[in-house]
Amino acid sequence: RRKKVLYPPGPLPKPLIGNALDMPTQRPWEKYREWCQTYNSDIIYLHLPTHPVVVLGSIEAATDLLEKRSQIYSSRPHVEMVKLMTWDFHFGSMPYGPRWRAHRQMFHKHFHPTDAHEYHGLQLQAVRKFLLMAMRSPQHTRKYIRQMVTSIIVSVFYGKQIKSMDDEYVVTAEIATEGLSIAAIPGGHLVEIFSFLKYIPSWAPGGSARRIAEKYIPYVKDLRDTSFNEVKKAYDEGMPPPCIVANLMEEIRARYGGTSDEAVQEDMAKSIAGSSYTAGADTTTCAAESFVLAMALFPQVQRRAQAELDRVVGSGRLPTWTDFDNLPYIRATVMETMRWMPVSPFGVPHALDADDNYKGYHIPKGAWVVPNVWGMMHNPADYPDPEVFNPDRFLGADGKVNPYVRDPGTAVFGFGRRICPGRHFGTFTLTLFIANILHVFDISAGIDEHGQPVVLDTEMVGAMLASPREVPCGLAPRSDVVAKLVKEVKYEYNM
Ligand code: HEM
Repeated sequence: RRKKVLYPPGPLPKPLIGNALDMPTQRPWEKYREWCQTYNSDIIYLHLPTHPVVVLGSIEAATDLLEKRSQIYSSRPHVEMVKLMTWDFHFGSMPYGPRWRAHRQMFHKHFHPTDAHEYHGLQLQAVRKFLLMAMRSPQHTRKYIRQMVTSIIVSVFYGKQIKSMDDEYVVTAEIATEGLSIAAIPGGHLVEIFSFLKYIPSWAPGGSARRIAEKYIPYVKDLRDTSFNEVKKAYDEGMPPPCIVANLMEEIRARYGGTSDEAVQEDMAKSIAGSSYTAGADTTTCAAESFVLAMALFPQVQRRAQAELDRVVGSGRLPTWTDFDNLPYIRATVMETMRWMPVSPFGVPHALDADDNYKGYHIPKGAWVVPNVWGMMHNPADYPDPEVFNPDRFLGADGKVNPYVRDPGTAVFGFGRRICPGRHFGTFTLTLFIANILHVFDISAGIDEHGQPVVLDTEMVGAMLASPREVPCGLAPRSDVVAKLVKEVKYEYNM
């Protein structure tokens, strides 16, 4: 007799369509938490016509599966539209296996935390430039945050200086990224169910998948190729700007020059650099935006952080990374930012490579595994009053960061072999930004570019990446002395 398979609990599936209609489209992370409560389980199962989905509702479940069993939980769902759009070069979307591993190793080698100090100067310059622009036109704070983060990523990878968000590279990258988010809408395209639709030409009825893809393909290609080829050319002429792509070229020429592997390695280098914009710029931007929102909503936190900065840095200079060790409240504020509004509220789905069994439940091969990071970060057992932005929760009685309180970094950057390889870099950018903006400005809701008062709430918009609906823009210099410091900064990198 066949044993009955027991799946994890979850809403009752309907014939044929399973749980397709149960899938939440608004704030899915709240629904995921509700299901965990309703079924009293930290693992929830949903039947979809294309694939099962498993939602993990606790850090323990995520650690047990995505970390301890990472040999089978480290793949990515196959999304046909991502492939059709040629976005499958992005190693964040590659299935687990040798191709992904080779990309990840190359990325890691050139982006290792111990090498990251090479780029601290660029990060600092971009943050300082932000201060100056925000002082001149605070109503554009949101745009300037994005510009600051983007210019860091682009200068670190390609040695390129971007002057505004109208820069050609940025426009291309934004359109290509828009394509990726459209491609990745779960259940958004029939081609995911009827894969033969990918063969229907864009001009024919039923060819909408190709039509959408073809609109974005030139931008995706441009994002991956153009800047890379510019650095390669400069490298061959002996004048490359200092950047990751130049370092990659150096290594490839030294190790593989003239061999049959050279082209393969170059192609890989192109892909990892091309992955950096979507993976690094949007994420860090969202985190910086939610920090600014938190400051306007919790002014008492602002005052505490500023008191620490006044004591440690003083009004004679601007903060830099050498101050970090002496700024525990600022570091706790960075942690609280990541927890309060996690940038990827339900992580980036992993895919399961083999049938598995957990707590007596069967989890079939091919399931998409979704960690409800927001639910974990808003669990009152770990973080009492989770809706309150309170950096003190991370500090001990001695005022130092308390190692016994769970560091949000253990969840918000993902899990296991897929954990974010840019997490140290992203945290560093964020810490520099937070220390500098609080040293110079008092932050309040402000008046927008149309002269209207900004109305704030804690609504998060987006899905895989979420950011605040409104970002405050009331940035007022705290004193003439700090305002003068900002104006006097010398921009050695000519950004
Ligand atoms: C606040 C900033 C950031 C956050 C919150 C963040 C978050 C994440 C998350 C949740 C994942 C998925 C992990 C998983 O699948 O379990 C990820 C993957 C990734 N991140 Fe980040 N990230 C940030 C900054 C960066 C930066 C600055 C870079 C580099 C430029 C970067 C590069 C990547 C890459 C390449 C992947 C794909 C890794 C893979 O699939 O193997 N991230 N990130």
